[in-house]
Amino acid sequence: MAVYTDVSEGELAAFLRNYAVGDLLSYKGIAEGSENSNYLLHTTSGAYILTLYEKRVERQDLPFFLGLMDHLARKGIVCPLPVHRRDGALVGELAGRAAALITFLEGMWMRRPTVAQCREVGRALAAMHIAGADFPLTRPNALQIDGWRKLWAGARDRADEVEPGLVAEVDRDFAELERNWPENLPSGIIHADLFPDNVFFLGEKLSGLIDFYFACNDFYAYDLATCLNAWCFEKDHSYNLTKSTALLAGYRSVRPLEQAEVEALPLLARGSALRFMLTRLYDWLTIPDGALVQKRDPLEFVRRLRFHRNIRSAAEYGF
Ligand SMILES: Nc1ncnc2c1ncn2[C@@H]1O[C@H](COP(=O)(O)OP(=O)(O)O)[C@@H](O)[C@H]1O
Ligand SMILES: N[C@@H](CCOP(=O)(O)O)C(=O)O
Repeated sequence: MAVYTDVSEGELAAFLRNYAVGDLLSYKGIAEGSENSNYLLHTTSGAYILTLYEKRVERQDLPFFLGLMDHLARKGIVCPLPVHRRDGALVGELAGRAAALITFLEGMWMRRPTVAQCREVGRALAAMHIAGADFPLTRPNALQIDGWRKLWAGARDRADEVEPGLVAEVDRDFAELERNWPENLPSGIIHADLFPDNVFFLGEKLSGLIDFYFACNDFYAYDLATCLNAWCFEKDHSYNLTKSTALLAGYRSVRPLEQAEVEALPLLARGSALRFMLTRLYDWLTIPDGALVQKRDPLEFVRRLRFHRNIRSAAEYGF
C-alpha cells in the first residue's frame, strides 16, 4: 500500500475548498502504487484522485507532469486531467506535501495481460510518443545512467546481501552500458514507467494511461524496451515471445521504428532492467519493514538483466 502521508478529514475538507469540486463525501487511501500517497475521493461532483508527492518527485517538475497530462488528454490520449484550483494553480499544499487533484479514470489494470492487451499497449505507447512530440516543456531523464549511479552508490554496499555476487555483476553491467549507450536515437516525451499497473482496461480495450511521474525526454525506443520488461515476462520469469511480438507490432503499426532503434533494443532493454532493479534494490534496502508500502522484488529485474545480456540480435524479441 502506498500511503506515506496521512490526511485528516478536516485538513482535506479545507484543501478542497480551494477547488470547485463540491463537498467531500468520502475518501480512502489507495492500496496500490509505490511512489506517492494516493487517495480516492468522492465529492458531490464526482470521483477524483488526490496525490501527495513524495520522495522521488521534485516539486519543480510538477508543472511538467501535470501539464503533460493536460496536453496528452487534449490530443486524444486517455489519461487523467489535472483539476485547476480556484486561483488557477494546479498544485497546492496538504499535510506538508505538494498535492494535486486529478480526474478518476474508469477501468482496471491487468495482473495477467493477454497478447491482445500487449498489442494495445504497444499502440498506446506509440500514440503517446506522437501526441507528446509538440509538448513545449522538457525534462531530462533523472533516471538515466548518472541517476542509476547515485542509486547504486546508496545500495552497493549491501547488494550482496540480496544476491551473493550481485555487486560484481552490476559493476560489469555499468561498465558495458556506459561504454555502449547510444547517443542519437529518435527521442521526445516518454512515459518511462508504463507497467501494467499504469494501464487501465475495460475488457480487452485499453481505457487509459496513468502515473506520468517519471515522464521525461529520452529515446522512444527506451520506453519501448521498458514495456518489453514490464509486459512480456511471465510470473515464472520466462520471456513470452508471443506477447513481445504483439507489443512490437502494435507499436510499429502506429510509429514505425528506424533500423538503429531496432538494433539498440537489446542494450536499451538491459539498461531499463538495470534502472528498475536499482530503484527496487534501493527501496528494498531503505524502506523500513512495516511501512505501508509493498516493496517490489529487485531480483525479478536481475533475471531480466541476465536475459537481455544473452540476446544476440533484436530479432529474438519478436521482430
Ligand atoms: N486517475 C486515476 N483514476 C483511477 N485510479 C487511479 C488514478 N490515478 C491513480 N489511480 C489509482 O492509484 C493507484 C496508484 O497510482 P499511481 O499513480 O500508480 O501511484 P504511484 O505513483 O505511487 O505508483 C493506481 O494503481 C490506481 O489504482
Ligand atoms: N514500476 C516500477 C515501480 C514504480 O511504481 P508504480 O506503481 O509507479 O508503477 C517497478 O515495477 O519497479
